[in-house]
Amino acid sequence: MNPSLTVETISVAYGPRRILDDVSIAPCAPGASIALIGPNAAGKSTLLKAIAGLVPVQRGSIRLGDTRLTAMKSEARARLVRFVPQAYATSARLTVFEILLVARMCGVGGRPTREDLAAVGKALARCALEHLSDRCVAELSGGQQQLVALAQALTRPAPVLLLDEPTSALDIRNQLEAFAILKRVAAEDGAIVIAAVHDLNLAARHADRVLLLGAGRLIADGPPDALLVSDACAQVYGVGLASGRTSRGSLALEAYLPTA
Ligand SMILES: Nc1ncnc2c1ncn2[C@@H]1O[C@H](COP(=O)(O)OP(=O)(O)OP(=O)(O)O)[C@@H](O)[C@H]1O
Repeated sequence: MNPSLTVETISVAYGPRRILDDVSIAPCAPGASIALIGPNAAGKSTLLKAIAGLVPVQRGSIRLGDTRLTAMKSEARARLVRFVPQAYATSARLTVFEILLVARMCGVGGRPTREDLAAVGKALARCALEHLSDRCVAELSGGQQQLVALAQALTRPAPVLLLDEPTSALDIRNQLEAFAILKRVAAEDGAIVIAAVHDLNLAARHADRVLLLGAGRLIADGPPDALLVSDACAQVYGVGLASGRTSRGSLALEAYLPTA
C-alpha cells in the first residue's frame, strides 16, 4: 500500500513576501481524492508547488510515509510527486503520442521499451485521447491540451498527483470526465490526488475531502458536505452561500454577494 502524505507547519515566501504561513495538513491517505479550494491568491498553486518541490520551503517539512520529501533531490522527488500546472505551454512540434512518450521517458533515457509504449497507450486511453494521438499538440484547443497535460502525468504513475485547476479549460462533459479519471487514478492506483479547483460544486461532487486555504493559511479541512456549507467557507470567499440538494441528491451551492 502507498504511504500517506503529511504536511507539517510549512512556510513559503517569494522574496520578502510570506505566502504560506505554518500550513499543516493531516495525513492524506492513498486513494484519497482531495479538492484544494480558496480565493484567488490564497496560495493554492504555491502549496501544490511546495509539495512538488518546485518552490523552496523555508520552514517545516513534507513527508510521504517516512520519507521526507523536503530533504530529497528534485529528480527523486519528481518520481514520487507528479504536478500538472495550471497553464499548458508548448511550442514543440510534437504529436500527442510523442509528447506523452517524452513524459514517460523523462529522466530515464535509452530507447522506449514495449512497457513504455504500453504505458503511453494506457494514458491515452485513460484520457480518451486516442483519436488525437497523431495530432500536433501545439495545434490542439486549450481544453484538449489540458487533457494532454493530465495524460502526460499518467504515463508514469506516482503515489502523489497534484493538479492546478485541471478543468479550467474544459467543457462540462470533459470536466466530469476529467474528475472521473482522477477518481479512478486514486482508486485503482492508490494515488493521493489533490486538485486545486474554483468550482465548489465540482469539489462537492468529486472530492472525498476538501482543504480550504485563505490568505496562506489552512482554514478548514473536512468532508465536502460539511466544509462547503460552513460559515468559514463563505467568510473566506466573502460571499453568502446558499445550499440545497439536486434531484440526484448531490450537494449544490449558489454563491451570492452579501449585499445582493
Ligand atoms: N513567482 C512568484 N513571485 C512572487 N509572488 C508570487 C509568485 N507566484 C505567486 N506569487 C504570489 O503568491 C500569492 C499566492 O499565489 P498563488 O498562485 O499561490 O495563489 P492561488 O490561490 O493559486 O491563486 P489563483 O486562484 O488566483 O490561481 C499571490 O499573492 C501571488 O501574487
